[in-house]
Amino acid sequence: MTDSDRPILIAPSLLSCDFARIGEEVARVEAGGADWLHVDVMDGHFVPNLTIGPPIVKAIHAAARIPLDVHLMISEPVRYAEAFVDAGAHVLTFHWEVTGAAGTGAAIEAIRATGVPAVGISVNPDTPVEPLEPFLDSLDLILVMSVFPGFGGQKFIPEVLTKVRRLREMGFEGLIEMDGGVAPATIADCAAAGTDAFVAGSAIFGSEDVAATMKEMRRLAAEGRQTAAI
Ligand SMILES: O=C(CO)[C@H](O)[C@H](O)COP(=O)(O)O
Repeated sequence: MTDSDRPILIAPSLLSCDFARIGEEVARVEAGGADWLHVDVMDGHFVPNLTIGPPIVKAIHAAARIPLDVHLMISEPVRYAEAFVDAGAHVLTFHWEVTGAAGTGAAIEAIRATGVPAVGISVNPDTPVEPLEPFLDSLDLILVMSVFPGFGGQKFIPEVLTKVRRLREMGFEGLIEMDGGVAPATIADCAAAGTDAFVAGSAIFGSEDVAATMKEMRRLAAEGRQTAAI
């Protein structure tokens, strides 16, 4: 895939939405041009925060028209994968820090066996990407965390951009997603490094006009990618 063929996918993180009005929030970002809805699942064990489980994902899916990008920040991703796929996950991403070199192949296989359209793996900001090399051909997506997972509204860690470039050098052809502190001020650098999917919670839901913010982020991502190609 050449740079110009690569998608720019804007994925608002529902972690920052008004949970009391989640259906309206979904409709608001869909109408504003979102490509995916990013859903953060936290278990209070892998990360020090608790969020939502399959019943809420099912409710979001019923309200949504665009794909659900479900990020499992949980210690037992394989155990719960099928429940999240049945609830409507389109992309299901688990953490390398949970499975490691010994368990990642089996986890990918088990999650793929649920029939989910896309399987992803995520790496924390301080986790290198080189150990992912044996698994690159069996992954649809790699989510590079640009904050330590657990909470929205944190500051983007620019050092992770080298890992996006490294994954492309290693020949990864799938989607690369960035999550954490992605905003108009940081998205161009993410795109220039080789990112395709951009998760943003506070930057989108905290803005006055979600449609205008997503449009501007898409423009800045395209500009960043073009600048990098020159
Ligand atoms: O995975 C997450 C936190 O673990 C969130 O998706 C992420 O932090 C998005 O929030 P923000 O854009 O406000 O940083």
